[in-house]
Amino acid sequence: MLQRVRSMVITGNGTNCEREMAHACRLAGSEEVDIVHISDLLSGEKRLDDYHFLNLPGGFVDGDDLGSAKANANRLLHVRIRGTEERLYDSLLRFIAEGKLILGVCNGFQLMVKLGLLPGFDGDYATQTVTLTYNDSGKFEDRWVYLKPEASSPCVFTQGLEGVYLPVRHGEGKLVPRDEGILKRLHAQKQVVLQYCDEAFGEAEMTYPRNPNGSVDAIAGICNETGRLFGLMPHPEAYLHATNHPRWTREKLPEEGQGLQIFRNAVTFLRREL
Ligand SMILES: NC(=O)CC[C@H](N)C(=O)O
Repeated sequence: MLQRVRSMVITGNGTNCEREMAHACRLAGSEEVDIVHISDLLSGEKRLDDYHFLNLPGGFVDGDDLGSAKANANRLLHVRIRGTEERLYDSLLRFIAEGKLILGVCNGFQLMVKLGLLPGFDGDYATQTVTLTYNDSGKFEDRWVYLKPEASSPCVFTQGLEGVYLPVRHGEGKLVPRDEGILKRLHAQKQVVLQYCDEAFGEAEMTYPRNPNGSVDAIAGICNETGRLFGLMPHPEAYLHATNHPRWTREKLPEEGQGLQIFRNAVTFLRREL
């Protein structure tokens, strides 16, 4: 039983959702929450090993140059932590091996996919098998969408979650698996955690505008096989309170926003399992 759940939110080089994500971790009950600049990780000033819950927020890291999160993936893969032979990627692998949790939102999801952390079949976190690329609409999509969770998914973060309404804000959110086999496996292993859907949270919606980016099979979020790594394009940290909702003055809404449950599930799980 973990007494103090320590969460890290990585920022820097164009990340812009770190404060909301840190706030979500605090509201979810994490006792220690630090926003850490990636340069402080690369200098060895801060260590991933000292934390249990890693949050990779949204934003425009490196100005989306070379494709969203691509340059940052290379930074994690190739830059050595000062004074050591280790790369940030190596400390990530250790973090995963210890059963800790990683949540990537939007730009953070793009990073996880481009590193190969997701979907991470057979515990292979080094091979990229899906990508997130330019929206079919050819433009940045900034609006709220309906999402349907897969009830039987092993995803730690979405346990007990029913239909959710969250905002997307991205130019490169179209999920494309490398081939048909990868897509089949994602579905078979229930790693497709969230799909864009209709307002009644009934059926997954393949077509625009409900599928805002043209994602294959309307996929909005995926997890790894253990369910401890999760990435999604919509922003759960942007709906923590009723007043975040676009129609809060007109609709009667619960005080708590639907995004908070995702963070609470993570903190509760860590407290129980680590
Ligand atoms: N909100 C975000 O994290 C956006 C991610 C990325 N910059 C994109 O446009 O796709």
